[in-house]
Amino acid sequence: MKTSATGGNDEILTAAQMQALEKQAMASGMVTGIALMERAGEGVLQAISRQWPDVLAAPGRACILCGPGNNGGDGYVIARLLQGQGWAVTVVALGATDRLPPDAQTNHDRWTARGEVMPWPEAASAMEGADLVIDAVFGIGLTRPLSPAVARVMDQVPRKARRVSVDVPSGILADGQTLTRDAAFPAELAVTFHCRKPVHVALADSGMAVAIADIGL
Ligand SMILES: NC(=O)C1=CN([C@@H]2O[C@H](COP(=O)(O)OP(=O)(O)OC[C@H]3O[C@@H](n4cnc5c(N)ncnc54)[C@H](OP(=O)(O)O)[C@@H]3O)[C@@H](O)[C@H]2O)[C@H](O)CC1
Ligand SMILES: [K+]
Repeated sequence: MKTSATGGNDEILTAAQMQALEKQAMASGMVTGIALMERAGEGVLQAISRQWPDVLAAPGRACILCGPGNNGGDGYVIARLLQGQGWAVTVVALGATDRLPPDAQTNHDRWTARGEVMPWPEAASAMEGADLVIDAVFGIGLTRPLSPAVARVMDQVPRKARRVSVDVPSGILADGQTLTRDAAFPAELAVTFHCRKPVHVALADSGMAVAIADIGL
C-alpha cells in the first residue's frame, strides 16, 4: 500500500462518487468493507509516519475520537493498531456504540476486547496530555453542521498534540462547502482514501497537509 502527498492519483471525487466507487467494489466481490476499513486504518498510520517520521518511532499516548459511522470504524482500527505498537490508547465514542454500521461494529467490538471506550462528555479530559489525537468522528458521511457538544470538543483539542483527521476534518463537508470551519477539527494532516475530495483542494492553502492512502480501489 502506498501513501504519498498525491498518492500518485490526481483524481478528485465527490463524496457521492467515492461512496459509489466503494459500493461497486464491494458489490463486485473485489473487496469487502472490512478489508477496506483495515487498509484505511493502516494507511493512516503509514501517512503519519511519512509526515512525521519520529512520531510513531517511539510509542506515546494517543486519543482516538470515534463517530457513529464508518469513519469511526476506521478509528477503532487505528486504536487497535497503535495499541499493538505499544501506544497507550484512549478511545472516545460519539453516540451509541451498539448500532454502528456492520464493519464499524466489528472493529468497535475488536477494540473493546482490549480497551475502553469513553463517552463523549469525557473527550476533553481524554485528550489531555495526548501526543497524538486522531479525528475519526465524521468523514464523507457528514450531512449537517456539528452539534454544539461536538463543536465544543473541536475547540478543546490540545494544539500541542499531533492532530490527524481520518479522511475529512470533522465539521467540513467533503464536497468543499465549509459548514463551520471554525468548529471543524483542527487537523494538521488529513489522510484521505483513493483520491482527494473537493474539501482537500479547498483547504490546500490552509496549512493542512493532505495524504492519500491507496486502499486498493
Ligand atoms: N464504505 C466503506 O466500506 C469504507 C468507508 N470508509 C470510511 O467511512 C467513512 C464514511 O462512513 P459513513 O458511515 O458513510 O459516514 P461517516 O462515518 O462520515 O458519518 C456518518 C454518520 O454520521 C451521522 N452524521 C452525519 N452528520 C452528522 C452530524 N452533524 N451530527 C451527528 N451525526 C451526524 C450520520 O447519521 P445520519 O443521521 O446522517 O444518518 C451517520 O450515522 C469514510 O469517510 C471513511 O473514513 C473507509 O475508510 C473505507 C471503506
Ligand atoms: K474525520
